[in-house]
Amino acid sequence: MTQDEMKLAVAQAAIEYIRPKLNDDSIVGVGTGSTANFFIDELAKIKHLFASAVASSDETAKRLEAHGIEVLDLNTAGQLDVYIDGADEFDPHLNLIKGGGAALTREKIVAAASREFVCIVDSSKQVDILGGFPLPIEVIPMSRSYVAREIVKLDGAPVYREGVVTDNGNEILDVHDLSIVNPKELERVLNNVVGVVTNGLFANRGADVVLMSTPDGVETFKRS
Ligand SMILES: O=C[C@H](O)[C@H](O)[C@H](O)COP(=O)(O)O
Repeated sequence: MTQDEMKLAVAQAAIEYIRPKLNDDSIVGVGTGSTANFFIDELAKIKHLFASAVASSDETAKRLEAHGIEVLDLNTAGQLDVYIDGADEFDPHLNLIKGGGAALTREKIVAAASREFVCIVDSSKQVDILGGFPLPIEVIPMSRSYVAREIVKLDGAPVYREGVVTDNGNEILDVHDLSIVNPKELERVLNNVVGVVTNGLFANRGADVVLMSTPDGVETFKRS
């Protein structure tokens, strides 16, 4: 099974997971990335079952609209029932690293505004301890060097993601060499560094459910 076939399988599993929860008024929160793109294409097939969507990036909004799905601003939508998105890593407690596609800030906002966060991944994203994937941090451009120096004090090795500007007009530092044994605490500490807009740890609001595609089928993990 190729990785794309696994992404398609988990996207289809997510559709089956959310289908019973949908009604004519439902607004679906939709994430960003290659796995989320498979989900969007599958979601389009059931667009008669829900009202509209909220997107976590401009790219996702465009893809949803190309399928004829109405995209609402989150301020108009209010609280969402469900948010579906991929991740770069997940651990046994369903803490996540996200932001490989630089969409972490809007993703974290939509996740926070949703009752249930369903994370869709293939088995390459499963880890015991987060940090093998460099942790993305969105920063206000003028603060980039300052934030990088603060991260070095935390034993991280920040690398500027050159040429990338987020949907919010900011920049990304990718932090290597972190072994994240306490993701909730590190998420808070990083949020307190002046100039940090968002860090890619989704721990204080991690996933509620992870659907993980494997060559043998899709496994479900629920937050205990
Ligand atoms: O900023 C991007 C997002 O956090 C993505 O959800 C994450 O990088 C996973 O993307 P993919 O499904 O392409 O591996």
